[in-house]
Amino acid sequence: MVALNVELGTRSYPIHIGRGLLDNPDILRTAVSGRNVVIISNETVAPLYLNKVRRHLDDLRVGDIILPDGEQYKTLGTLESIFTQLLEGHFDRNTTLIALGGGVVGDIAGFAAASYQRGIKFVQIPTTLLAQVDSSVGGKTGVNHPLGKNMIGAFHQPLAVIIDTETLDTLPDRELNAGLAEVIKYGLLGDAEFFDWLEENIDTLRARDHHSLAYAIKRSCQNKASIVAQDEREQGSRALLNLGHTFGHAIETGLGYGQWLHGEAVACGMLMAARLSGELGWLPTAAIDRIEALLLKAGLPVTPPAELSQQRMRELMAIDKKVIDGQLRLVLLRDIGHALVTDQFDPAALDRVLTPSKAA
Ligand SMILES: NC(=O)c1ccc[n+]([C@@H]2O[C@H](COP(=O)([O-])OP(=O)(O)OC[C@H]3O[C@@H](n4cnc5c(N)ncnc54)[C@H](O)[C@@H]3O)[C@@H](O)[C@H]2O)c1
Ligand SMILES: O=C(O)C(=O)C[C@@H](O)[C@H](O)[C@H](O)COP(=O)(O)O
Ligand SMILES: [Zn+2]
Repeated sequence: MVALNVELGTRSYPIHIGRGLLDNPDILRTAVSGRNVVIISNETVAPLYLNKVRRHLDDLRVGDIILPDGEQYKTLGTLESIFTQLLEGHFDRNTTLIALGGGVVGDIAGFAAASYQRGIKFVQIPTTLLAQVDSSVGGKTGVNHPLGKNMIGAFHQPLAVIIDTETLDTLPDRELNAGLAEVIKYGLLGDAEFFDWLEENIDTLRARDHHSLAYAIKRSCQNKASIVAQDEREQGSRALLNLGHTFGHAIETGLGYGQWLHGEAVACGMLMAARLSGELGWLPTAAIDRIEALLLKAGLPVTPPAELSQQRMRELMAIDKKVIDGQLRLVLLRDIGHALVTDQFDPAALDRVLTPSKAA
């Protein structure tokens, strides 16, 4: 077992990583505070893992809230249904929420914890690769709006993150690949050595070798924890974690939530960011080719959807949390392992990258 720490002063918390951690009662019991617990999960994950978590809490009052499955349910409507169930159950401010599932459950449950009775405690038990390497760490919580991804939310850190890598055994291949997109992101944005390792080990990861997966999860969490510790509320360097996301979120919103998985859209978005960096003369063609090859080997899409025109993509990208005073800012690449946030790009170069036929 590995334990990392997200260093945020009084809001610091551990990330536990190991195979079979859901069989260990102590980790969860140490994380939970108070006598009231509500586990939030969804209709796919609950039948697999709810009882594994619940059995360690049988001396507490434990409720559960089971959400419908899918990105299209990451909405204010779902949040309201959570509040209704918490109020009907008379769950008070001393209740701890447990998010048991992928990033969708984690983001909604985290936002419920951030806002229910002005804020209660919560624990993340992520069960997808994407949630284990990214969404469960760092305290970004929220829901989508029809006009934009994650537009309503709050920063609210969990008490602990408990990553049982055994839960990945039941994860569909497409979801595993989507998680690999965010893993590759860490290599690209600031860890060139990890990118090299991923090029060597991508087949092993897709074959679900336990040691390789555990290493990739640990290294990703180390990268994320370090960035979050420096800039918890994205006033500066945390925006690097958004590599590929301005493009990716536009794809997700434009096609309708759930059509492309978040990780798929981010993969395509990262290559678009790399191509724009190449258009600007910042990134050599050889590096762009390496990025494209790794994403393809990870089973991820690299061509933007033909249904989204250049103009539509621009409209969608204009609604982004990194926009300042109407000016679009993007995360671009100087090299593999060296990203930066900038508004200094030629709009014509962006248009070329956004034109589906030219981008392919
Ligand atoms: N807060 C953040 O920092 C952050 C970071 C990255 C992504 N996100 C958000 O995370 C979401 C994507 O998360 P995701 O990729 O985990 O998708 P997801 O939560 O939709 O889960 C993917 C699918 O896998 C199923 N599933 C989950 N665990 C399983 C398991 N162990 N076995 C079998 N099936 C399982 C889910 O029910 C779902 O159908 C997006 O909404 C994205 O915006 C947030
Ligand atoms: O933790 C962060 O910071 C990230 O940007 C991680 C991203 O992978 C994640 O998708 C996040 O939800 C995007 O944030 P947003 O602020 O662009 O909605
Ligand atoms: Zn993401």
